[in-house]
Amino acid sequence: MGEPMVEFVREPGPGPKRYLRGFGGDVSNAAIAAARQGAEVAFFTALGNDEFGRDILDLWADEGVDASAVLLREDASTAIYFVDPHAEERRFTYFRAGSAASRVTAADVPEAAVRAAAVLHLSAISQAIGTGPAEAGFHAMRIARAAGTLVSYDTNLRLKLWSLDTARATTEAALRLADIALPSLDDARILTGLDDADAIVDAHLALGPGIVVLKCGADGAVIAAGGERRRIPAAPARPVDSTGAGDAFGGAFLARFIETGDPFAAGHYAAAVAAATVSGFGAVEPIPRRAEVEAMLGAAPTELDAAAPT
Ligand SMILES: O=C(O)C(=O)C[C@H](O)[C@H](O)CO
Repeated sequence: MGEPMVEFVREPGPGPKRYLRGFGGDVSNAAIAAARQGAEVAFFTALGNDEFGRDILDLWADEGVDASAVLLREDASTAIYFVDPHAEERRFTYFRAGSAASRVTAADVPEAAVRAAAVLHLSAISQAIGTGPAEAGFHAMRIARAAGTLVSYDTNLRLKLWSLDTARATTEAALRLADIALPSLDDARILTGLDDADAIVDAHLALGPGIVVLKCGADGAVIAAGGERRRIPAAPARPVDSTGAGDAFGGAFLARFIETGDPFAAGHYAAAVAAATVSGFGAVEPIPRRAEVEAMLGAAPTELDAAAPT
């Protein structure tokens, strides 16, 4: 659950700024990444009943993401954002204040769908967009826990959406309800004030999640689960745009983890998905499908499952 958006990503090159139109929104990126690996995925949010909202519904229909619980509002719009991956520091410009998704409340949460799911996935961005969505997130997480649905939480930090203090407080409270934490190293350094990857993993484990997947970009990932900790190398990439790579890692990780029960093999698989995602422009377009990932890894899924720790 969270906010999908229509994306405008700046094309490379000098002269007037030109943008490629695509799709984004961290949890929608993750949902599509999971669906492209063969998982059964449903999404909950509210969209404006406008052209962008209908385009997002069409995207999900094409990707096999079930949108039957999505609310359509006449009184609010679907959000959009612009991103410049060529700037020294990647910049997002959002047009999302007051969006349909930001008006979701706890009363809107599709409780039966949450109870029926194997995993509920949401993020700090899902909660940063408004107080209603923040409460809706906590409500959904509590319902999930009571029903035995695993809670997965990406601590994606966007300081354009809220203050660091609020982000810290909400993220920490959410991690106390999570089974799987999916922080990125850059965000976690800001949120925790810690520098070292192992110390960051320890800090997340201390809050309660039994599985911590620390996404370290070009340095791969550190995964802690069941008393074990392994470093997962990054897969080879030709990076041009990192937008959505961490989300794609998360979605692919969840899909493979649900399927195999092995968090470390799921991490190796997700690293390949993230490498392909950074090698193309836009958050969604370059996310690879399962056959492409298996070809990249040069291994049948069963061999992949037995991948040795590194
Ligand atoms: O920044 C956000 O809120 C988004 O969800 C837009 C992008 O798709 C996302 O940041 C990529 O991780």
